[in-house]
Amino acid sequence: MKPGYEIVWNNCLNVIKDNIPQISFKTWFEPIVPLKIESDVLTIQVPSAFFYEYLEEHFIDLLRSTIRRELGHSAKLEYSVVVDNPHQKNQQPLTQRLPSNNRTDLRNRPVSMQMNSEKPVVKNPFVIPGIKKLNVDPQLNSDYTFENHIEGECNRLARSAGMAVAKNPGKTAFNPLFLYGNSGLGKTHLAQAIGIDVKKYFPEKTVLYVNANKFQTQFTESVRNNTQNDFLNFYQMIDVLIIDDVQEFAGKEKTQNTFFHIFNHLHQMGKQLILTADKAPVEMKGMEDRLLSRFKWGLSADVHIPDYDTRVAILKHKLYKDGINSIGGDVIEYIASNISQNIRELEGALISLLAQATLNKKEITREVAMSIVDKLVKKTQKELSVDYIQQIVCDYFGLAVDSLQSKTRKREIVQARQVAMYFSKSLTNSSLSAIGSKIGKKDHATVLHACKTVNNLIETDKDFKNQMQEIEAQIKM
Ligand SMILES: Nc1ncnc2c1ncn2[C@@H]1O[C@H](COP(=O)(O)OP(=O)(O)OP(=O)(O)O)[C@@H](O)[C@H]1O
Repeated sequence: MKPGYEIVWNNCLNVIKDNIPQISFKTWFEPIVPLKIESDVLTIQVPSAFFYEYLEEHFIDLLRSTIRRELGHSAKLEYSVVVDNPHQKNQQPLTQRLPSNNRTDLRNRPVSMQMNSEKPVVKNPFVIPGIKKLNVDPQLNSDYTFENHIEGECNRLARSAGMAVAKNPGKTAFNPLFLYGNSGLGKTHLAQAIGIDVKKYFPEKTVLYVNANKFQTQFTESVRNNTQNDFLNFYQMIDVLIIDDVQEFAGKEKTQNTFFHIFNHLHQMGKQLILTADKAPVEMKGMEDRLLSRFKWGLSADVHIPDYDTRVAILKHKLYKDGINSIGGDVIEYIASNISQNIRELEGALISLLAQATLNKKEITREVAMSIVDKLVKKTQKELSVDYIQQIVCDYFGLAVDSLQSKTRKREIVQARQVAMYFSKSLTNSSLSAIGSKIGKKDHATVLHACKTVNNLIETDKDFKNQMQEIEAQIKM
């Protein structure tokens, strides 16, 4: 008696596993389900038409030899391709069988086997009519070009790698290109500039920018609507995929798993991936190791805070672009020297200034700039968190942050706790009870007492006052 199809397929897998990289095996062979053997025809189920094409293109020789080894020289292979039936929600996916005259005859296989009839429909989760490849809207902001992106020491590597990628997507060593850095420093702008240039140089390429949150929502919806195949198929046909803020995937295992497959697929097909995050891969938390290791395959380039000259150049460029020439150099210098941490805030200050000046019909002088920028800078300070203050205070006194939570009455810890409470009250909007509950689980009266004690000490002890000034400067830095 001949062995059953499951045993045959398992034997094939054992051989295949030894002959291809583990990643390829997991990606391309683990999802296959053997269905039957009839008259020496082994039927295997694959998750998508693309999958089938990929197997045919890359693994047919290996498949041929292993299946022939198991079933003899008259062995044939047939695929059953899973397609979703869009009209029947919540039902098992249908399978589209290859017509019998297209069976892969392993003795005399045609050079390229086609699924001759229509391919399974690939739905576009962005709901763009006409799901053909060319119709995918890249979701790019036309302002985010390289021309509108000012080069500085802070972004030189990321920018030049981005330009290289745009000229040769998927063909450089920078795949994925992983751009990271703090908020408002231009990661999205840069990632989109690459997409815009790819479309300029290669209009036929499918480019897609998507924020990690949107990707996650689409994925969840596809699970709910039983259209995961469409979701996967859609993303697997993109030539340049830009995912912004990938740190948002942290802790979302299923989304990570799906993204992992999309990543592998695109990477193996020589497609370009561009990812942005607020941290370097080594510092990311809540992400699967296998995904993090892939993030490190290409180039990780950070963008950091721009220096003064770059900030001035950015402001001048914005004004030039908007056709405004009524702002003097002293005003630009004032903004650039006072807002240094975030380019979005730099732009925000400029916009507020222009708006106020127009509304109040005021000339934009250095004094007007000062009043607006000072408000913005103060607002930023108020957004400091209690946790951050505790960290700075503990660093200053050489204590572990945990020590503030302990019940100990040791003098240096009690004092550090009081200092942290004092600065939390004066530099954040948190209430006394919110501060107390965060710092050592104390009540509002304890916080009030701490503030009074610190105030008294500042007035009576010069050394203590100096220390407080140093700590405050560090918090505000
Ligand atoms: N080098 C630059 N030249 C000109 N404008 C810039 C530059 N870098 C950033 N910007 C502008 O600053 C603003 C914020 O940039 P962007 O949204 O790309 O930051 P981000 O790092 O992606 O922030 P987040 O992590 O918060 O999403 C945008 O309007 C962008 O055009």
